[in-house]
Order: sequence, then C-alpha cells, then structure tokens
Amino acid sequence: MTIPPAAPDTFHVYDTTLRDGAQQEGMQLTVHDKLRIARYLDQLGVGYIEGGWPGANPNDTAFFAAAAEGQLTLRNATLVAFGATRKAGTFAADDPQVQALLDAKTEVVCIVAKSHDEHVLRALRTTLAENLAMIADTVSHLVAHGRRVFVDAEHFFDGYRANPEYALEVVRTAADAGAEVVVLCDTNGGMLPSWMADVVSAAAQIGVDLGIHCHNDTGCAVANTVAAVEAGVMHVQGTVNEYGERTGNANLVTVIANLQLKYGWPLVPPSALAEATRITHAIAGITNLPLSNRQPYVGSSAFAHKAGLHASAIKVDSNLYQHIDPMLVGNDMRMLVSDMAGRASVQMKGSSLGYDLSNRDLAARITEAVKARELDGYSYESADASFELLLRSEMGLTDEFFEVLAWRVFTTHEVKPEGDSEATVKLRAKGISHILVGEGHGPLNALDVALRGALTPAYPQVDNFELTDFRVRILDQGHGTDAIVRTLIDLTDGERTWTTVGVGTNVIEASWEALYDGYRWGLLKRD
Ligand SMILES: CC(=O)SCCNC(=O)CCNC(=O)[C@H](O)C(C)(C)COP(=O)(O)OP(=O)(O)OC[C@H]1O[C@@H](n2cnc3c(N)ncnc32)[C@H](O)[C@@H]1OP(=O)(O)O
Ligand SMILES: CC(=O)C(=O)O
Repeated sequence: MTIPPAAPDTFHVYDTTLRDGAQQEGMQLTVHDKLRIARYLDQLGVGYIEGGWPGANPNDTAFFAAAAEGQLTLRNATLVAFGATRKAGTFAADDPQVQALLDAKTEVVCIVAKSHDEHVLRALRTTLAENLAMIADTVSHLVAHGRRVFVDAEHFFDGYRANPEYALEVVRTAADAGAEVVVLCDTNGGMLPSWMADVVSAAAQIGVDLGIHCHNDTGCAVANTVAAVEAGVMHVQGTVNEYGERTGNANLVTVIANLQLKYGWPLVPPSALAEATRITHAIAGITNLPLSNRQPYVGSSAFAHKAGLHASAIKVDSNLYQHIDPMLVGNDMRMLVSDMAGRASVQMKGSSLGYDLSNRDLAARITEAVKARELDGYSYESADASFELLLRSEMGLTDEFFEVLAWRVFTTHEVKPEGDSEATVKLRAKGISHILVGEGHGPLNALDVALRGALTPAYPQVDNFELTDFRVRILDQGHGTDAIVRTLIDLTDGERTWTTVGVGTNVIEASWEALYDGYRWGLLKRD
C-alpha cells in the first residue's frame, strides 16, 4: 500500500459547515448557534471556518458583525466570508454583494465562480469572456482591499468534461488575478474516485495551489476528496456530520481522520482529533439533526461489536477487529449482547459491567438465556440494564428490593387535569406492604406514578427516577392489534441513564415489565 508523501506545511483544512452545511434541508441556524458551532470547529483544529454569506441574509450578516465585534475568538482557525463574483456587466467596486464581503472584515474571502461554460451561458446568461472578467475583477478588487482570496470553481468537473479548455482558463484567470487557492468543486456530486486524478492532474499543470470540494451524490464524497489529495490538492473542504445540500458534503472529520491516521499527516493536533466524537455530537445537538450511529470514526456504532466471533477475537486483542484505536477519535469500543453473541461477547460485556464471567459454563448459560429471550422478542443490544438483571439472576444474585403483589390500570375517555388513566400498584418492600393509586396521562404514566408512590416509603431515592423515553415496536408484523410488542424504556436519576426492555402481546404488560426492570436496576445502583 502506498502512503503519499507528507502533507505540505501549507495544507489547508477548510470547514464549510456554517455555509454549505447550512444549505441542508431542515437546518436552520441562529447567530448564537453559528457562534457556538464555530467555537467547536476551532476546538477541532480546522484551519478555516467558512461562516456564511454576508449580505445574503440578515442572519449571516449579523454573524460576521458579531465575530468582528469580538464575540468569536478563534485560537486555531481563520474565519472566511463566502460570496460570489460580481454581477455580469458591472464593476466589482460597485457591487453591493462584493462590498458586503469586505464589510464582513475577515482576513480571507472565498468566492464562487462559474467554470462550466453551459452555466455561464444559460444560468448567468452572459458570455464566456464576461465570466472571466467577473472573476478577475472580483478577485483583484478583494486582493486590492487586503483580502486573501480563495475561489470555488463551481461545477468544475462537469465543466471540464464539457469544455476542458474553458474550465482550465477559469482556474488560470482566478490565480492570475491573485487567488491564493482555486478550489475544484464537484457541485453536483456526480464524480467517482477513479475520475478525480485525471482532472485534478490536468488542473495542476497550471501550477496554482488547488483545493477540493465534493458532494456525496454518488456516496463517494470522502473517497473523491482523498483521491484529489493524492492527485495533489493542498486544500480540502467539507462539513461536520456531512451536512449539506441533497446528500451532503464530504465529511470533514472522516477526511481528517483518514489523512491523519492512515497517512500519518499531522493536520490537526492529536489531542483535538481525540475530541472529534464529543465535538461532532455537540454540534449535532446544536443543529438538532441526529448524528448517524454509523458515521465513520465518531458514530456510536463505529466501534460496536455484535458478532460472537468478532468478540472472541477482540477478547484476545481489540485490534483484531478494529481498524484504529477508538480513543484516537474520542470514541469507545462497545460490546453488544444479542442472539448473535457468543460466550466471549457475554464475558466482555459482563466484565465492562463489573462481573467476572470467566467461568465458561456460567458464560455459556447466560449466552443461552440471552438467545432464548431474544427468540421470544427481547432485545438486549441497547437494554443494558435488563441484561445486567438477567445476568445477575443467572449468577444466582437475588435483588429482593420489592415484590409486586398486584397491579392494574385502566383508561377512560374522561378528560381530567390529572390525566385519563388510573393505576393501582400493591407491593411489599422491606417487609411492609404498600398500595398506591396513581393517575396519569396514559396508562404507562399512571403506572409509573403508582409504582413510584408505592416504593417511596421504603426507597425515597426513587423520587429522582424519571422516565425519559419510551419506544414500542410490533414484532410479528403479520398480526394486527394482537401482535407481540417490544417496549424499550429509558430512565434517568439525573446522573446516569439506563434502558430496559419488556415484551408481551399486551403493550401495557410489556411496558410494565420494562418499567419494573427499570426501577429494580435503578435501586440496585442507588442502594
Ligand atoms: C454551489 C453553491 O452552493 S454556491 C452557494 C449558494 N448559496 C446560496 O444560494 C444561498 C444564499 N443565496 C441567497 O441568499 C440568494 O440566492 C442571493 C442573495 C445570493 C441572491 O439572491 P437574488 O438576488 O434574489 O438572486 P437569485 O438567487 O434569484 O439569483 C442569483 C443571481 O446571481 C447570479 N449568479 C449565480 N452565480 C453567480 C456567480 N458565481 N457570480 C455572479 N453571479 C452569479 C445568477 O445569475 C442570478 O442573477 P440574476 O439576479 O441576474 O438573475
Ligand atoms: C461552491 C459550492 O458549494 C459548490 O460548488 O458545491
């Protein structure tokens, strides 16, 4: 395998989350959101943060004003204002959009320029010569006002295919006018990795510093970016969590991790890369767009192992089934227990929960119990708390916190402020029987209120328990309302969150089982 020579010292890592990423359907960022995301990007160690398009909307203008007023102190990154070349038939000096770029007061400005002849003729409705004049005039005007200028050559790859001479002329014109980097954009995202090298190499003949900006429409944005880097670009653009129009932009964290951990290129400080998981999840929290579990490097499943055979090898050496040490990107290995588990999976999961399951017979017994329960519909992959209770029961560890003697719940259509459901729970705890009636909005809420109330005299700590999520899934889809259902419940005590599972033909029974496990596990940990 070839490792390309070390990245030049001048290599740029350029983030466009706040501009191209924000063009994603469903993303709406306030100025405050943008400032917070910019701070996280700075912590990640990127060299450039494209903050938006000043003048295009009041939000982006306000963001640059806030940054200029000192509300954004960047330790590593340089802030970039994004815009376009001047309008056809005018002068850059008279174009309000170009003036807004100067008013943003950033050291670097990035402008998008057309490089596909058909776009010039049909979208801009101007001549090929005027487009070149727009580029030269805008770049030289910004340079004359003390800005470092990058040019995004829009639709460069499709443009090169249609009219290579013109696409290359755009690159030459931008560089001659003073652009520091000309970024080749796969705007429609239609390229494949094997096509990148030829086009990038042809542009590199011009002798200017080149960048790459890829979209993910062929699912190849990261691969195309890496291929362009191998062909000689010295500037990579992308977004966190692959945010962006349509199918998104190249995932910048994946690109950084690939180049840094596979090629050994020192693009960001290792301590910053080790924060990548935290940072990408924090940004997902701000955008309110959930990060895919399966995102490379930083997803919660990126180092999760389900297959028994994998676990048996990982038990010997975790590197046998992992391409890197997850800690390098701040992630963690997770062992999943399911019907695909073997003894080793159960032993490692048990060990992570603090149990010694080195006895092969015991581990085999627990594995069989998991498989039998999963056949009945239980799922322990995420329900760690229910797994621990099952494990303890197989180990003969009895947790006699309380014994439920009876429970019932009913729902009416009567609308009352206390809710529409009423539950009664009768139990014995610490030798004393308690009975409590709880009212709530829906049967699960009523049961939760009643169970908590009945337990409180013996275990006041349950007052801190809170049900935070509840998921129901029909298991045998061929049936109608009498289908078997699985419920997963998340509870928290303010310090930790735990998940339990219940199964039944009756959604209330399945929910009760998960709730009952949830309280038992909570008491086990708080006692
Ligand atoms: C590939 C990319 O993703 S580039 C980034 C694209 N991002 C965005 O478009 C988001 C922000 N955009 C906006 O807020 C608005 O589109 C604005 C403010 C930029 C322009 O809005 P409007 O003035 O209403 O124009 P509208 O969006 O309809 O059309 C864009 C105009 O810019 C022209 N234009 C497009 N690209 C360029 C370019 N590279 N250089 C100069 N002019 C351009 C178009 O020909 C059109 O001109 P026209 O007004 O003479 O028809
Ligand atoms: C500039 C840009 O965002 C693109 O060409 O995709």
